[in-house]
Amino acid sequence: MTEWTIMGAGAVGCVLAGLLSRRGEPVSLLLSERHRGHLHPSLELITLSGQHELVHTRPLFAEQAAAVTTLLVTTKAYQVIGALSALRSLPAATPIILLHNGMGLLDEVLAHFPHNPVLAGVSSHGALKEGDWLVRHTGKGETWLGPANEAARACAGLVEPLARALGHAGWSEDILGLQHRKLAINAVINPLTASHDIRNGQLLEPRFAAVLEQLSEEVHRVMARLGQQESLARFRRRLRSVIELTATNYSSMHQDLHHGRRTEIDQITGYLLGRAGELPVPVCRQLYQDIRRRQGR
Ligand SMILES: NC(=O)C1=CN([C@@H]2O[C@H](COP(=O)(O)OP(=O)(O)OC[C@H]3O[C@@H](n4cnc5c(N)ncnc54)[C@H](OP(=O)(O)O)[C@@H]3O)[C@@H](O)[C@H]2O)C=CC1
Ligand SMILES: CC(C)(CO)C(=O)C(=O)O
Repeated sequence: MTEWTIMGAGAVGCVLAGLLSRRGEPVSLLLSERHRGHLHPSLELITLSGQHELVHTRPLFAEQAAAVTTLLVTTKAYQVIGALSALRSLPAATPIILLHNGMGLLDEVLAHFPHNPVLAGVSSHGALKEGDWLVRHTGKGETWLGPANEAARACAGLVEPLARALGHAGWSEDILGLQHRKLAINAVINPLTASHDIRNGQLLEPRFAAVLEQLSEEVHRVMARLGQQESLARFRRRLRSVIELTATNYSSMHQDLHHGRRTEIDQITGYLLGRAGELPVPVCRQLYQDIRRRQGR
């Protein structure tokens, strides 16, 4: 049985730690520098049914990377490279699973760890940090993993314990396609809700109909250029369904902007802009500039 080391003890990381741990999977948390010298308490998970459960995990720091057998990376996208670079003694056989939103980091990760199995993932679970070591699982979702290099093809078996713990996990040979599908949704909902200071569901109000139509068309165009075959009509139906299902939520970008934090705009809209080529994407560009100007450092 492998120990899951979760690097990124925030909302998603702690919820995953809780879900894995309550299924008997060994879990350690690879902590950021600010935790050094502090007592490591148990974390408290509030489950979907509202139960409070104490979760015991082993704390680790970067210099203990030699002990890591399976690494789940759940930092924000812009923290991934810095966090991984500190793991100088990570064994070459240790699979690295990247679960952040947004894209564009993979080449750098693969160059840093040319021998490790590197897996990319997408997850639609919802997680909220309610306090120090207190996290709430806010929504059950799907989790897909897939190979980002050849070595990762031998790691498909990791989805089994994940599926038992999370309720669903699957292996996809087209993980890049799944990441693109998720990124397309995030590239519409996140910057628009953050820029206009609204909940996801408010995007369906008539005042946003025109911008939603134009932005979804721009995003769809870039996705088609990247090989996505979904029609514009289907993409809009999928988008609408995510907006309806998450109507009362504030998007992650809204929350980051609201709290003066840095956002993942570079890895979401920035990724699209970098791949748009000559395609016209004026609304994407305008939102990108707006969020970049207003976000924290
Ligand atoms: N929240 C959600 O519902 C979902 C989020 N996601 C995606 O998952 C990713 C994580 O999101 P979320 O959990 O909300 O983010 P959080 O900011 O809550 O968590 C990120 C964690 O990473 C830690 N971290 C940063 N740098 C390092 C480092 N060098 N070493 C170790 N730990 C480090 C941070 O530590 P510190 O506290 O010290 O800063 C923080 O605890 C994002 O890409 C997000 O978009 C995906 C699906 C759902
Ligand atoms: C799907 C969506 C937009 C839900 O809020 C999300 O993934 C996010 O907020 O980052």
